[in-house]
Amino acid sequence: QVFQDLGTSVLSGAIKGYNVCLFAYGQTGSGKTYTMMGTPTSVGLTPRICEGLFSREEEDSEEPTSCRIEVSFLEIYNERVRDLLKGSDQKKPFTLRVREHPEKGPYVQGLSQHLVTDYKQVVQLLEEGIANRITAATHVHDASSRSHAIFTIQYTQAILENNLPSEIISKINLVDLAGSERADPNYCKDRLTEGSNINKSLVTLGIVISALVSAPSGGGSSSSNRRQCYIPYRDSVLTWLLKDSLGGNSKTIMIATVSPASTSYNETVSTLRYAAHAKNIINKPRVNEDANVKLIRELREEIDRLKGLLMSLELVCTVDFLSFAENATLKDLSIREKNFHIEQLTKDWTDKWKDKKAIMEEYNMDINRGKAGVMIDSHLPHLIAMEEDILNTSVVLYHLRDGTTKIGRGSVEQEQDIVLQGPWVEREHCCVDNDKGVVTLRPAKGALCTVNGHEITDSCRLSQGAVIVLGRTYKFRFNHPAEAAILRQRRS
Ligand SMILES: Nc1ncnc2c1ncn2[C@@H]1O[C@H](COP(=O)(O)OP(=O)(O)OP(=O)(O)O)[C@@H](O)[C@H]1O
Repeated sequence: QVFQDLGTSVLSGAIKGYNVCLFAYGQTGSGKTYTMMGTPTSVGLTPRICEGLFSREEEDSEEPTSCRIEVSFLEIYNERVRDLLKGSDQKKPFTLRVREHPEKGPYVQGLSQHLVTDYKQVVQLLEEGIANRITAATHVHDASSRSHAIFTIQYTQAILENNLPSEIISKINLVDLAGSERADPNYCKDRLTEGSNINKSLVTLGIVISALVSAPSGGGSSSSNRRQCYIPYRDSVLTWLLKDSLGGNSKTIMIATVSPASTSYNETVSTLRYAAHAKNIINKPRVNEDANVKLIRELREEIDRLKGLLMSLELVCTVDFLSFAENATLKDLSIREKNFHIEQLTKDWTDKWKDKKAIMEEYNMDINRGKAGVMIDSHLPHLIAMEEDILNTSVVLYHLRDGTTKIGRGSVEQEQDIVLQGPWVEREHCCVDNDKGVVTLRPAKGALCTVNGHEITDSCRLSQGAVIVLGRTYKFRFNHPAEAAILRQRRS
């Protein structure tokens, strides 16, 4: 029911392109983690929201949109930020720094982002992150979350609007705060430091909320308002990271969790007061559409407006023909200029898009598979340079297209497709012919070429996995994806 009441509006906000934030606030043991994360039998808001994003993607697969979902998971413990998805091999787990980008706002430097393609992957990451969270027994709750946890989903939609490719990016922050209990002197020292740090974040959150409520126009985000009323976001890591969610470009929902026990009366009243106060903040969310596409749309609207104006002038023209002609020419010029501007922008934009698409079609790219790896799959035969120079840090892949690929030092008269330098390389060292998938290496006379350790002087057909050395220093591995696929099938 909580998902129906609140989760669905998180989804619809994100799909429209707004930033959304949902956070749970309340005393220890009142059900914040239960609400946000849930249990295997009673699934919480976070996994349900992720599921909603994926099921929406499947439903809309007919439309010309495509989505990318990236997630990150961090906790703030004792005012330090820790990546919950970076495995246990971190040497310095608490060293992530919060920084502020002039346009995008505060962010955590070095926080791992994980590209997810289905719901199962999200659940795995969530479980991994939850297991890494710091919990401890308090007097009321024996698995109490000692930290504030922020699960962030970056939801990017690529859409085609009036034949114009554009991207809409929305950020969903799902926050499970630590318990709002007071630091109890009966706790041991660590718990006390923790308690005061948890409270520091929550107290600052309270101060920020109060400041936003009393800010002119209910916490609007314009800079003049900010100048009149200082909001101490940077006094705690939590409020700094949630700056946009609290008083800016975000649709924000606060869930207050309270205990039904009469012994918790005071805490319950304080939570409800906190929530009632927070209710008065007025944010100014906006759709995060691409600035170029926005400009093009606005210019188009302006043209339509001017065209309308021109038509109405035409009606008046019988009354004052001369002034109409003058006006019309001016308007016409303005329209032409704007049309030109739009055409130029559209062209730049579409070209950029096409280039990207062409590259993506040629290379089948999958980033982040296996968390740290970058994989490039290509369906064309290619050479991969195996560098001997330990100072060379790039990975180079040369495609061998249909026809001839010339390799050598090159000269003014004879340019080479792959240029190699060095004393052992001839100006025209060798050629690689690709005749409808049959790939042959043709060494030039006197050029040093070896294939799988054998020096060759005549044409030699290359097979999948061949190791080629040109000159004495250039080593390549030959890959033939189509041949490899047949070999794999035979092997299985
Ligand atoms: N609405 C609910 N229905 C059933 N069980 C619940 C409900 N809310 C909370 N619980 C149970 O109460 C216990 C405490 O809940 P939870 O861990 O969510 O508290 P919390 O507010 O996150 O506490 P802390 O701030 O100490 O982390 C858990 O065992 C949880 O399963």
